[in-house]
Amino acid sequence: MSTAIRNIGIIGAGQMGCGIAHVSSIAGYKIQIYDLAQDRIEAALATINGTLARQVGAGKLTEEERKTALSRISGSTDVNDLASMDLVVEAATEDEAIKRKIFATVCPVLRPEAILATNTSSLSITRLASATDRPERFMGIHFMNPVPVMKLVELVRGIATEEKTFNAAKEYVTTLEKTFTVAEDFPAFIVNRILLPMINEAIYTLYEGVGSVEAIDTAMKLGANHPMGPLQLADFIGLDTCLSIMQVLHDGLADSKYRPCPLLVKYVEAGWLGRKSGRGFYDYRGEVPVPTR
Ligand SMILES: CC(=O)CC(=O)SCCNC(=O)CCNC(=O)[C@H](O)C(C)(C)COP(=O)(O)OP(=O)(O)OC[C@H]1O[C@@H](n2cnc3c(N)ncnc32)[C@H](O)[C@@H]1OP(=O)(O)O
Ligand SMILES: NC(=O)C1=CN([C@@H]2O[C@H](COP(=O)(O)OP(=O)(O)OC[C@H]3O[C@@H](n4cnc5c(N)ncnc54)[C@H](OP(=O)(O)O)[C@@H]3O)[C@@H](O)[C@H]2O)C=CC1
Repeated sequence: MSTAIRNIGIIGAGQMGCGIAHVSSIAGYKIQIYDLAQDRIEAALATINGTLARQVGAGKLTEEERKTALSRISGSTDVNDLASMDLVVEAATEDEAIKRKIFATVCPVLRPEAILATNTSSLSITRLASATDRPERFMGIHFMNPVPVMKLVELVRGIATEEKTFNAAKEYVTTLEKTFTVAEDFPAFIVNRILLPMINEAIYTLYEGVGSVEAIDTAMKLGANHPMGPLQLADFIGLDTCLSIMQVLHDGLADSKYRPCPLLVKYVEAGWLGRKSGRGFYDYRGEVPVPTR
């Protein structure tokens, strides 16, 4: 465990919030999850328990460790429950307006010395910091999905981030047995600056009829040794998140090469967000995912 951090608040009980809570509780931290709806909190606790149980089944954790990790995690819809946290990681929807609103609500509750971090995939850390009361104790701690499996965390300083904050974040991710890379505060940082244009190009490849969903994913899995095809990965990340990242790249770098594919825009407009909504480039409502084009 870290020297400066014991209690960790997590805002947003979605797939990333669950993953961050999971790995942090195994490392010994006490976790308080906050989301708007109680059913989200309950679903998150069930998801985390399921993933912990899978690790017990795989011999990676003992039953005792599963129980202890789960007992360290609480959740509520009351923002005041974040009052005693040492670190709060914001992992809510990738939308700047939502994140700004969250910071306005959460900052007055936090201890003055608490560190506030964001798991944003793409947004400017400096701009988000300016919506808080603590730019010097604010930074990006960007986990990869699925958090229990992926080794990397990107650390991103805003212009005002203090060295003490950055060192506490480094120590925290090291205690999770993750490797960190440092990225400068440019749109989408390193991983998504490279990965998302590839995914967007795969969607253009589908849109222009170069190949079917299955052909594109098979081509990249077997032809480039990617663990998932790009359309399968887009569904896994969430198509709303993919679109937001492309919009941040397009707006932030002002280059037409980042134009979000119109088919991606349409899918998000239809509410087809990938695995989390039951339909994206694949339909997940049956026993096995079925390609939709
Ligand atoms: C958008 C952003 O801002 C940044 C991002 O995160 S971009 C996305 C980055 N992530 C990727 O690119 C993921 C690419 N995909 C992969 O690496 C792999 O397909 C995968 C690790 C997800 C699954 O691997 P797989 O070999 O196909 O499946 P599987 O054998 O079922 O799983 C391998 C391990 O991962 C675990 N796992 C799989 N999915 C999981 C999940 N959602 N949560 C937790 N653990 C999971 C499994 O339990 C298994 O663990 P053990 O080895 O301990 O048994
Ligand atoms: N998906 C990925 O692969 C990765 C995502 N990220 C980043 O992590 C963050 C979360 O992504 P992800 O977990 O995939 O998204 P999800 O859609 O799975 O989860 C987001 C959660 O935030 C909740 N939420 C929305 N508004 C608020 C609010 N005002 N207060 C509290 N909670 C709120 C949502 O509730 P509801 O659904 O009810 O609106 C939902 O439970 C984003 O910034 C994303 O870019 C980073 C790395 C990888």
